[in-house]
Amino acid sequence: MSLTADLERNLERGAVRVGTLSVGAGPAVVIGGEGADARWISLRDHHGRVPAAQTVAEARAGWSGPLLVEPFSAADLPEIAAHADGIVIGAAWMQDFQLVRAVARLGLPVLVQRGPAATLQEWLAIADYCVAEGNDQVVLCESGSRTHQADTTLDLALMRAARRTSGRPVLVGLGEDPSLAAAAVAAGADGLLLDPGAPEQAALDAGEVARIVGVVVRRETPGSVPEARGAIDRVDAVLAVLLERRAELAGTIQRLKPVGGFAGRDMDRERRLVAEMARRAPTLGEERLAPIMNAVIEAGLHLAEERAGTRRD
Ligand SMILES: C=C(O[C@@H]1C=C(C(=O)O)C=C[C@H]1O)C(=O)O
Repeated sequence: MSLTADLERNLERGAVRVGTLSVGAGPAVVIGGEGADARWISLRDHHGRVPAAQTVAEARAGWSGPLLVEPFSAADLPEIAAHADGIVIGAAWMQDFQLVRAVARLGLPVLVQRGPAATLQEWLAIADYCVAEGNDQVVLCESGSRTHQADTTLDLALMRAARRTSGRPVLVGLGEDPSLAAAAVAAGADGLLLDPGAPEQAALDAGEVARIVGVVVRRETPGSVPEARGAIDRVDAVLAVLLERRAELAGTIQRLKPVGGFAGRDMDRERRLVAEMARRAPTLGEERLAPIMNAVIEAGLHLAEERAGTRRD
């Protein structure tokens, strides 16, 4: 079996469902606050001062989608089990094996953040503790190492190694800043974890980037019509971005050529670009690609002529 096929099998086995959200199969997901596919809250932020019941109930009342909660202590677990779809073992709690065991026994999916100094082996060992308690529903989250800088530094190579070694879905924690979303998904992340309080726009931006980059790097194997339509919609989103960019470039060429527009059409060049594209799209082949590209090229030429006309007026 080829390496890719082997990996894909592993990843299928490791896909984890958090409420209605599938993590590890299908598109890369965003977990955060407003604007994300799933939300999470941390009871640690309140250091146990605000009753867990109140905080969890408020979060549940405000959001009917998938909800994950990070406990402050084992005392919070019954409340979390009653209302949440998943549990977060925060980076600071990763070494608290008693808490990890108690969390795993609830049977809900567990998201294990890597502690800032934890090695790959120590991180993956937490997943093994969960399995030992009968819970295989584990998602890993790379949350960065403490470095010489004041902040943490994400280790995308370690994330990738964790995904390959464990066959489990792996997220990348981005805090409030979505600017590494593309890099994370390109490196193989199955999703992005944003801070619960991150601005809605950050979650929307991360989601858009995850969808676009994901189309190229994630092979989807949808098993139902809605899933397959979702996957096609994501491909179409990328096609739209590329068509828009192509139209701009084709317009630039029309302005630079001595004779632009339909009058300066170069059929040899068009045949060559179709032949070149067929190398990357062998299933479609030159014959099927030719009419597609003809339509694309003519749309670009029409647009360029329209714009040239506007400029002359
Ligand atoms: C862009 C050009 O002008 C026309 C449009 C083309 C295109 O959109 O790819 C290709 C060849 C020409 O018919 C060009 O000459 O390269």
